[in-house]
Amino acid sequence: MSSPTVSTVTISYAELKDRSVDISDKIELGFGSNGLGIVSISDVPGYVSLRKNLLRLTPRLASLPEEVKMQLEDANSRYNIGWSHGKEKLESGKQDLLKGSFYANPIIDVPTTEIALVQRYPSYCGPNIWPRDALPELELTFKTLGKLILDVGLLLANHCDRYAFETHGDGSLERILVRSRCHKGRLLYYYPSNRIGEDDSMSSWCGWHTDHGSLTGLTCAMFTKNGVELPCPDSGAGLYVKTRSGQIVKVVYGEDEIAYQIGETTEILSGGKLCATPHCVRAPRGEAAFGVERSTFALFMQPDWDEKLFFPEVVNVHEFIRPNGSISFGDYTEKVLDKYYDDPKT
Ligand SMILES: O=C(O)CCC(=O)C(=O)O
Ligand SMILES: [Fe+2]
Repeated sequence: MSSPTVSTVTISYAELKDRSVDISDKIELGFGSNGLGIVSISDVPGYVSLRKNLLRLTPRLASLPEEVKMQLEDANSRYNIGWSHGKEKLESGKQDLLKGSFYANPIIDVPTTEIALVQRYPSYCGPNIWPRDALPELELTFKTLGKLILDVGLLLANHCDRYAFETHGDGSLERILVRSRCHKGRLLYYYPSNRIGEDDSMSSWCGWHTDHGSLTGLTCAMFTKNGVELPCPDSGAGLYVKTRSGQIVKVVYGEDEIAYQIGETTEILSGGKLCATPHCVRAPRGEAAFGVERSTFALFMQPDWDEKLFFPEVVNVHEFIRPNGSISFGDYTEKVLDKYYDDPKT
């Protein structure tokens, strides 16, 4: 049975940036109990060309010689800085082999110089690794788009606060995100899935999961073949989400829009009022899909490693992590990474 295709609730940038306008009805429609858990923002100045500039670099990055990509790897951060391919196991132990990623903090190159912190929270505290010789344009393009998606996401966080966090005082999502040093950009490259009929599942490109940060900003993906842009040959390919009522739907939004979905720490901080959005990515199928690649960019907006998370009574995400009192976001992340990667830290 095929899943329905649904468009995101769209909020214009002009509406979003005016703090005096109450857009709680749209937040409710998109993020509330009957929503998809994803909304998109249209008409963000400068966004369209920045998206194209960055996504066009992705196939080039993925096709760099293996030894160059190896120099961009950081095993110490469990491949959460620099290049990562085939390391992550999102869905019940299944490795995502068709997905290559490049991770960096677009705001701060060196979050700290304290060695103890780098050892404790290597995925956030280690320095960025840029391909300054092999692909020098990447750094500025990645940082500029990451910063723009963060700025727009902070405006959205302010409206989420009005809707769900009013009583939390200094625990407001916007303020937590403003003071964080942990935001992480991820440039994603999906390798062509040329094994016709082999993996027909919905999560053939990226396994089902929820993001563990607060809000994830997402560009609309770009499809290419041998690096040349083309329309996606299979309307069933792309991002799927599971709604709070348990329905699985394919989600679409415009190339000129930035989508934002809810991560686990927003669910925790909002006491369950805003739920993390389970999602996966399906590869195109059929002969026309041969050689088709997908590139996209995600910005994980997340609390600082030091930020304390207090779990509410009821929470759907990672029951095994529930602390007795509170847990720092940095420790929470390490526990999540223990689940998704081999070689847990001891
Ligand atoms: O490729 C996408 O559209 C989503 C990627 C994703 O879910 C992630 O990186 O966490
Ligand atoms: Fe995700």
